[in-house]
Amino acid sequence: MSELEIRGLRVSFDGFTAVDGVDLEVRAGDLRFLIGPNGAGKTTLVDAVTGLVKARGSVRFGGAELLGRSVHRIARSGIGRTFQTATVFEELTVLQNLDIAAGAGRGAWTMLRRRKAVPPEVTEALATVGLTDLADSPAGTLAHGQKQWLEIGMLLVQDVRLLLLDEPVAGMSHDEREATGELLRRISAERTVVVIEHDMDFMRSFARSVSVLHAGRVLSEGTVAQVQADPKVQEVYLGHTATEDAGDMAGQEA
Ligand SMILES: Nc1ncnc2c1ncn2[C@@H]1O[C@H](COP(=O)(O)OP(=O)(O)OP(=O)(O)O)[C@@H](O)[C@H]1O
Repeated sequence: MSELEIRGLRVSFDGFTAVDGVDLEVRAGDLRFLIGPNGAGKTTLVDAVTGLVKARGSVRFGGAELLGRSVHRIARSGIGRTFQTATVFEELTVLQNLDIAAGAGRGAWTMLRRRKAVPPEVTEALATVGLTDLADSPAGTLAHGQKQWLEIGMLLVQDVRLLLLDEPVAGMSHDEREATGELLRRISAERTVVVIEHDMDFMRSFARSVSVLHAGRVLSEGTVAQVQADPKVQEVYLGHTATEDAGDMAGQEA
């Protein structure tokens, strides 16, 4: 059974339909990339899954219907997301950020009691995202890529089963992108990862499966090779010759 099962998803804003009847299934342990031109509906789709916008249709996670649930209830059911801009507490240390995330959903009293020792899930997350040596550094002093990794770590300590990441490598250096790809591979050994991405090289290197969205619908789906070979996908990307995506999707050097 698919871990995430989306059926007939529709989101409209004042009469404009941003997500127009999307069916999408993601099996547990997948590393799925959601790609598509600007305005295709990728972020709105993730907003609908996480309860940030109202939607019609059905979104099932582990068999349970999410539509109609509050943002907090959806988060508690094991779904976490990141946004294009990292949202960490800059003045707190890396460790404190993770500690707070680990305590999310627990009472203040539990939080205070837990402070004395570093919880094992925090130690583990620090190691997974490669920030152990920077545990006591203020998050504000981290490099751009490291902040994104911290944010991913904050989802890991909450033990989310599904991570939805919005352009995690935007603005990263080549080395940071590679490190992030390896991180997502490691994470998806135990969890399910869905990545919204515009970076086609990154997608080609790390996607296990790809869904291409266009004008609020799923245009194509499959392996990287399958979607790259799909004439519908090439048409959509080559129709945007002014963007780097077009040449990228056609397999040319950017
Ligand atoms: N709150 C909103 N109110 C009105 N229109 C919106 C709203 N949010 C998104 N849209 C519109 O819905 C469409 C889909 O937007 P969305 O951000 O989901 O696309 P996207 O595929 O994530 O694009 P990008 O790759 O540029 O982030 C766009 O035309 C956008 O202008």
